[in-house]
Amino acid sequence: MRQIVDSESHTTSQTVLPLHGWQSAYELGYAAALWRLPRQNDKHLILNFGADIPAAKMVLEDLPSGFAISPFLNLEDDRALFMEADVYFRFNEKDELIAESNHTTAETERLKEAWERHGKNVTLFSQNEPVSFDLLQTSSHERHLQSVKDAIAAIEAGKIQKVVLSRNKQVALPSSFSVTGIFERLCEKYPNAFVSLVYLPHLNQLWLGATPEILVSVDKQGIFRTVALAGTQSAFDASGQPIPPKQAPWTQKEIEEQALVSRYIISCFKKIRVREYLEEGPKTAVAGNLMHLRSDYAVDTKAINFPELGTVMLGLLHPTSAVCGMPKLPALQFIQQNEGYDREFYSGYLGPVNIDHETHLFVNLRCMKISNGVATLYGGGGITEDSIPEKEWQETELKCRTLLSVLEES
Ligand SMILES: C=C(O[C@@H]1C=C(C(=O)O)C=C[C@H]1O)C(=O)O
Repeated sequence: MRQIVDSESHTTSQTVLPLHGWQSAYELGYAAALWRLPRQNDKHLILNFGADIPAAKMVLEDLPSGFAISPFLNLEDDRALFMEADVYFRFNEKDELIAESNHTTAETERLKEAWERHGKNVTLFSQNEPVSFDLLQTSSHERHLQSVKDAIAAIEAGKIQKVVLSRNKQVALPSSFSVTGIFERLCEKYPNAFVSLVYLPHLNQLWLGATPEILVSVDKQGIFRTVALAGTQSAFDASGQPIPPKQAPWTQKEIEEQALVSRYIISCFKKIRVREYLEEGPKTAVAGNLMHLRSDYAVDTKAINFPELGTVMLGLLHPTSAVCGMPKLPALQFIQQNEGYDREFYSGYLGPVNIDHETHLFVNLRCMKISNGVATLYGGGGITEDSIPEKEWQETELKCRTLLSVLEES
């Protein structure tokens, strides 16, 4: 197994900016992932020079350093696309290169040449004019309301307890649009989110997002973490003032909805007989323009001698009832019969694996797909028997706005 641990350290400032590196990889057609972890300043970039991105079994202990991205509907045999890190770069908050994997190949040489050319081209991601976006397509309001009503009927009939229904909308991107500029703005605007930009050349897709939801993380000390995140309301009151999180009013519906996600996580621990988990919450967590209820779970995998806990929990958790429903299979069936579109990587998971001995996988929410000059935005919400269809529609609008508002400000 090849693992990257800050292999070569730089102390001097370099002219190579992370976004230029990403742009160079994009132009050369290399798969790339750029990300920034929540509440951290460093940005990480990995590239893969292969012709295709293979689907790998997510056995975290056996994987080399890389970046995983899984669709909502897992690939066969619980696999995810896995971009092995052929090269890795890490940058500090001043965008100085502070670590780099140190093997040189023809591809890395080509990359660096392109990168240096970009270093002289500062206009690459400047964009000062406000941009407007033409709405190309949006899921029908009527259809969404009908699906929510059908979901409530299925819940009342006892077929499911909760189901998460989502929708998308597409906007045309102007030719001046700069994806790397948006990445920067997402980092500034959403410090608590996992911000990522992933290029999948074989699918001709870019995925850009700022998600608040950890699915599975295991740090250097062997601490496993996951969260139960659900229940949504605007982080601003009617006059546009931020609501203090401690005063956020939650209804029975949201409390119950989040409790279902918590119970599901605890049932997974029980299934594998892990009793030594710490639970904190639920507390109100701000995620950009929204607030959610969140409970945090942590397990010391070293103390309980369970190094593969991350792998086992990943297999059990995805897709959680925060993005799918309860019970899982009937909820999934309901989604497939009613949503009327393919979620692809939205509500799947993504993140770095075994980079500097840490793995951080997040649920792919508050994200968009960019393909052929069109951005597709996604938003979903948990339906319970107390749902009000029009409110559920508004919730999906608010979730799409997390990214749309940043596009519009650009
Ligand atoms: C499905 C989404 O979000 C999930 C659903 C939530 C809810 O139902 O309230 C809240 C947070 C996320 O777990 C989304 O952002 O699209």
